[in-house]
Amino acid sequence: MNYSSLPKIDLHCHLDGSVRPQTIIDLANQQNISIPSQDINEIRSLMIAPETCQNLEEYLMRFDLPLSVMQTQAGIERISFELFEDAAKENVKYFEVRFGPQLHQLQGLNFDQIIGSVVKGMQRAEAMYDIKGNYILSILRTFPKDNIRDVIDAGAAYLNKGVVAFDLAGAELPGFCSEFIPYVEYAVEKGYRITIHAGEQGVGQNVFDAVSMLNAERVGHGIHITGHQAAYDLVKQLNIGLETCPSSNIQTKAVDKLSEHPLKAFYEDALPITINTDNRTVSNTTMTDEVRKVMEEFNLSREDYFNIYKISVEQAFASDEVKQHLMSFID
Ligand SMILES: O=c1[nH]cnc2c1ncn2[C@@H]1O[C@H](CO)[C@@H](O)[C@H]1O
Ligand SMILES: [Zn+2]
Repeated sequence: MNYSSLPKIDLHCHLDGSVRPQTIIDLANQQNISIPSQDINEIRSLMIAPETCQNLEEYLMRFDLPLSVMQTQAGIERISFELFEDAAKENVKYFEVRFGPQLHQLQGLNFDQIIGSVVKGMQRAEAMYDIKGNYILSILRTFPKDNIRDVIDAGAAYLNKGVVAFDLAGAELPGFCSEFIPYVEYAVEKGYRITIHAGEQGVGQNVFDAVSMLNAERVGHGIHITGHQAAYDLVKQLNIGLETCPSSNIQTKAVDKLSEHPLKAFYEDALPITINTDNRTVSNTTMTDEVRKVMEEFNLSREDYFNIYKISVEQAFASDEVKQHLMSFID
């Protein structure tokens, strides 16, 4: 099968985990930022999280280097453009990219400048390539909460003009959801769709909470519903989209190896699973790689692939018009 030519949809990808290594070098030199090496291979290897990470926290340490060059509007715009360009070139037809606006303020940018820059880069790529996209704003769970409403307010100006949803990301502690109820309610009032990272590192109860307390329509990863019947049943009953990211899940030790990933069992039980990259550079992957790995490991047919593609269309935070366009790629 030619995996590269298959039409693809990626609903879970972090901008700062998906920066081209050469762009880190270029931007660091332009911005007089000192980086550990000028050698692209060395920079690449510093950015890729090893398969031997102990946990999610160790994986998340890989984001410091890319974030150091993502503090100017030009840098952010370029990185956004390049990510959509890379995805378009491997036939990703629809791409939802997420990032944490709070992480891009180290040189004084405000949230409007930050969000405006990612949207501008995306729109430049949409004009050049056959790809459509939207941004998701991720709030870091471990950060102070005093500016969350400011992020939501700034993003609201771009709602359905490049921004569609709100997410919680970063380290996952048991019981994190209750603290975020008022912020998620505020985002929903403004018109954001909701997806929440849950059941990745943490317990299945976090998925139950994300759906029941935060009204998550989709869940990032969600793997640990396997050990939690009530969470599993709720996801099934409400058709909550599971954004699986197989390579990332192995690196963070959410699963030991791909054959142990529950996505095939979920699929067979008619849970709405999607296949995604999470972090193209940090997880050293592409959508083509993720699709190939999953189809080969689990012996999925072309029909299975397009079933999953259709689930991604249904679960996308895209307009009806875009969804119709995406359905036209199914053969
Ligand atoms: O798999 C993940 N689980 C939880 N948080 C993540 C994952 N990948 C990246 N980030 C976090 O999201 C931030 C914004 O993009 C990144 O800086 C990283 O801290
Ligand atoms: Zn993620």
